Amino acid sequence: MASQIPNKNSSRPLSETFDDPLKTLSLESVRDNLVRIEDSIVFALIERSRFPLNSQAYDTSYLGNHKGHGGRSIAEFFVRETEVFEAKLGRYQNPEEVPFFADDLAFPIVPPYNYPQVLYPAAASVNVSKDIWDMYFKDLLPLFTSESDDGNYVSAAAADLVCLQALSRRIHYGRYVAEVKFRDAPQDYTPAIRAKDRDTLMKLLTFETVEEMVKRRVEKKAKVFGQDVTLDDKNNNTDPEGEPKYKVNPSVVAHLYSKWVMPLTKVVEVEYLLRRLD
Ligand SMILES: C=C(O[C@@H]1C=C(C(=O)O)C=C[C@H]1O)C(=O)O
Repeated sequence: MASQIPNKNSSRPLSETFDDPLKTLSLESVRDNLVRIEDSIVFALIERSRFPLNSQAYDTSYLGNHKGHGGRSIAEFFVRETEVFEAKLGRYQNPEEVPFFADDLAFPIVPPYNYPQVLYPAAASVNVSKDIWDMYFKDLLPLFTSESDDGNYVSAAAADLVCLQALSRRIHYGRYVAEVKFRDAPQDYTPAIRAKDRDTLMKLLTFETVEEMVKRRVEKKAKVFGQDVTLDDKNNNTDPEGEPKYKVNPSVVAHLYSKWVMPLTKVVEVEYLLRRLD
């Protein structure tokens, strides 16, 4: 059992805070959590990059049409079955976790955990899982894997799941960001929410300097985490210009954030805010 120690470490996820979540929830703590999830995303991409694209894992005809998985790829089958199993063990009791296939989930067999309920109930169900799924498989995966096949379909799918879960956690965390921003300035957000004015809400919640910093930091993380580590000082794994070779191209990670992660997080924020006064 977790002890009832007040959370002094603002980088821990909200669901691990034990004191009044309304007091500890701040824009700073929420941003700290987003910084921590960056590490998970970069490491997950590095792990997936060990395998080539392995397109058979995404071919919906590869498994044939056997009962129970007809028309599903190995990757989809893997994600669905894992979610059913993890739901049984309580993963989705945590409001920070959003499944990709909510319709299929089993009822938890574990006792409920008293997660802090900080989201506004009518807005908590905001969900962009389908967009994350499509973006990951159609756009992102081909950008950081080589177009070949080594037969490791299940290992690749398992690595995909880790990427997807980290991306989903990060992007759906926009609900928490929006809740904090609303609580900090209800007088600014309320008229735009009542007018259902998406553009104004988007402007209010956007901080371009923060976004620029996030982009630069994730690029740097991809460089730092994605280098070969050797005991001698010289790095043998370099390109012809003497630059270290990275496991995942750092500019792909920056691109992932600027083109998909941050825009989707902001869509989540806007959609959450639109329901915030229901
Ligand atoms: C998440 C926030 O809201 C917006 C989205 C950002 C992001 O997804 O990283 C960054 C800045 C804001 O434009 C935030 O303000 O921290």
